[in-house]
Amino acid sequence: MSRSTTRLGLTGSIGMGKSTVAAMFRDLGVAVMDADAVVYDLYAPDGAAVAVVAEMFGDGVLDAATGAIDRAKLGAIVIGDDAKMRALESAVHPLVERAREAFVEAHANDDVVVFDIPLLYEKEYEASVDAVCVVSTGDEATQRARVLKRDGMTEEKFNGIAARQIPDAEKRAKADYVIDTSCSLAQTRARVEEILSLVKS
Ligand SMILES: CC(C)(COP(=O)(O)OP(=O)(O)OC[C@H]1O[C@@H](n2cnc3c(N)ncnc32)[C@H](O)[C@@H]1O)[C@@H](O)C(=O)NCCC(=O)NCCS
Ligand SMILES: Nc1ncnc2c1ncn2[C@@H]1O[C@H](COP(=O)(O)OP(=O)(O)OP(=O)(O)O)[C@@H](O)[C@H]1O
Repeated sequence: MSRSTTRLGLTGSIGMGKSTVAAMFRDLGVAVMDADAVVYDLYAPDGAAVAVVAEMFGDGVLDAATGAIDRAKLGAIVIGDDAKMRALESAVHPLVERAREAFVEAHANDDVVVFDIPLLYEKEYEASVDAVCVVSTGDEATQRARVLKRDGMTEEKFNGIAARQIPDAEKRAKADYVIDTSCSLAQTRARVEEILSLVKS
């Protein structure tokens, strides 16, 4: 990677509009690495994490038909059990790191690359990026309303996920750039363009 490539981290609590903003960056020609998508690939049939995760937690975490990791079964074991989650992370995070290095090399001549990392602050990834953008509606009511519109989402599920995330106000206070998503999509896009020109200058 050339020294001038800026690594921008993109994060935000559930339903704040992070995926929408990531799509805006892509639309503007910026390469975006999606940490969740990397993990999906690692867990796919023949994915690089399948063998090690099955060894750690047993073949019960596999989808019998495809041989992929069954996220619901794995989640049932690790979510809420800190020691098991840490064990899982110790297997998965080095593989994510490897994918990140490959991504960085593939975009060595770009001015800016974006790392979309939902748990950037929770997992202390600040040091791996040059600046952090936090996507936020600024209020919980808008966030809650947007999340509850999703299929399969319940008030209880939302509360459980929100309780495990660092509060939005804290993320905004730490951010280098806050991207407001309580406004129109056009205004949010204008802010994304502004941030890009700021980091390029
Ligand atoms: C536990 C897994 C299988 C659950 O997958 P599933 O598709 O069912 O749900 P999802 O990914 O949306 O996560 C559900 C909830 O768990 C939380 N969660 C996920 N990973 C972690 C983690 N490493 N530490 C704490 N909470 C986590 C999420 O914030 C979310 O609230 C999956 O999240 C996983 O493998 N996590 C470990 C890998 C990881 O750290 N991924 C983050 C990107 S590097
Ligand atoms: N100004 C705006 N900026 C971004 N999203 C907006 C805006 N106005 C309305 N929305 C809507 O809010 C929703 C945000 O959902 P999105 O999937 O982007 O959130 P997310 O933060 O990625 O959620 P998760 O982290 O759970 O995946 C979308 O339906 C989007 O169209």
